[in-house]
Amino acid sequence: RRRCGDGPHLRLPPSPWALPVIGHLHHLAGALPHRAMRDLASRHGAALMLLRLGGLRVVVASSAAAAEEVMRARDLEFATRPVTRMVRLAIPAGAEGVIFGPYGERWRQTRKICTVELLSARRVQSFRTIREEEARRLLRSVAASSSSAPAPVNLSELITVYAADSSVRAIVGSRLKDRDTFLAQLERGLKLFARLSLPDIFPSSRLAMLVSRMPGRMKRHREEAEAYMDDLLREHEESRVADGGKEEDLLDVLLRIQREGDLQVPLTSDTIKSVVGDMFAGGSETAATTLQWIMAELMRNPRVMEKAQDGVRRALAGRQTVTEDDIGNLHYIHLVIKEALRLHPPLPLLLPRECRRTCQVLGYDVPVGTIVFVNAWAIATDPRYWDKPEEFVPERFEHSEIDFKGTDFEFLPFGAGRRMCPGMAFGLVHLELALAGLLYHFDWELPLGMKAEDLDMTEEMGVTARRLKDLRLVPVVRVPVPVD
Ligand code: HEM
Repeated sequence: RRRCGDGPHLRLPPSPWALPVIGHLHHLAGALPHRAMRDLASRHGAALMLLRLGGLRVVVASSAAAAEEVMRARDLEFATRPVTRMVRLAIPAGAEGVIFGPYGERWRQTRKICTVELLSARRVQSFRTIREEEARRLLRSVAASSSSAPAPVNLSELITVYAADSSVRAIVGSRLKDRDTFLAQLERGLKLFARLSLPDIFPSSRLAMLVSRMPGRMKRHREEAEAYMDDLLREHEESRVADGGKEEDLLDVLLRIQREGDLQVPLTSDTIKSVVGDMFAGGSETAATTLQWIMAELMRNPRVMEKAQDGVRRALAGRQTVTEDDIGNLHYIHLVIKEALRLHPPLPLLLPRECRRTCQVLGYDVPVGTIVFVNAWAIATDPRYWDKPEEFVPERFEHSEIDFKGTDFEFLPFGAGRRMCPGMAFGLVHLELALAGLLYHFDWELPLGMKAEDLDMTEEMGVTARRLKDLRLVPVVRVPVPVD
């Protein structure tokens, strides 16, 4: 065990052996970052570990106590996010939304608009019809694909479409002319943002900037996204005049707040465009990934599947379909979702924080500018906190107070503290509605010849830790899906 040298006066967290120039990057090669970091941390017994990834200094918190210090005791010191060189090319300083907003008055105001106006319980409720329509569309697609004889459907694909369409309709409305372009652009942006490129890893290297193709891609993405968003904002302003009484989508709300102008810091069109991107980035893939993991775990655990289906079918006996009125009664479904978020948090390292002031965590110094990851997945699967952590047992939450509201630091799928996910209610209701429908209307079988233990559970890291292989299952209709 060695310490990264930073002057004798600082007591830095322990650090594995490093190579010149690349630092600890080789320790992460070939494995998913949250898994490689967990293995490194447990090998070195380091609840707090310092890594050097090229020119970046990174600290990883891998115990509940370390997470609690970062996100509660020292939350203010870690309340900002790092902005890499490439992200900066796409989002100029001052144009950030909530996700990348530097901690300060403007971010606080934007975040408040999110929690009070965009993602509040009342607003989430206002999109109920959209969600129910999109959930029915998902169920109909499942039913249609096996209408003549039971056959495998690509459930991953259908779930992804459900989450994207439902989010896009809530964010920019149902009348989007060019929905496919919008989605394609958002998805391309997300992919670019999720990567750490050479110039990000070596932030002071001019050579890295010259040899990498990322800067060009980022700039092109920015120009295209900018032009598209400008049109979108203009269309929304025009349709407001033409269509006074319609239900507001999130972009309408942002434009109204901008017009009303009663704010400490003016809400600029640049910020609005970034927040629109944030809502999609935060909302779509997280829910889609989680729902796919849930279905995969249920297939591997027939006892849990049977209990979940039984619960839904009893609660809805005789009903045509599931609505959001029913969701509150589906106790076991809530436990299933919790357990899936424990084993498969879509953001296993949460989103990175950045240290704003040199401070101490677990007695170690963390210098200003350090990037901080909390390995929420490692903590949520750590045998020190969880009995049989690798097993999918929703009952573990039955008589337990542990919840994902950001106060139990062994279970943090939505993060904690000032930067905690503001879209929890929005995300959960999407999950619950679709899951209840999939379990109410269909029995599920594995493709011919496949056994539960053959189901490939390998992860890949995109924006989220999602399934490497699409989930293909055979639906057998139990309760026909109503046609509109
Ligand atoms: C299953 C669903 C979801 C999960 C598991 C999830 C998880 C997370 C996590 C782990 C963070 C980082 C928290 C931290 O740094 O402490 C985050 C941040 C965020 N999430 Fe979510 N999220 C979900 C759904 C949503 C939805 C539906 C939206 C919006 C429509 C959303 C919007 C955001 C935003 C804007 C942030 C950045 C907050 C900030 O930096 O202040 N999320 N989310």
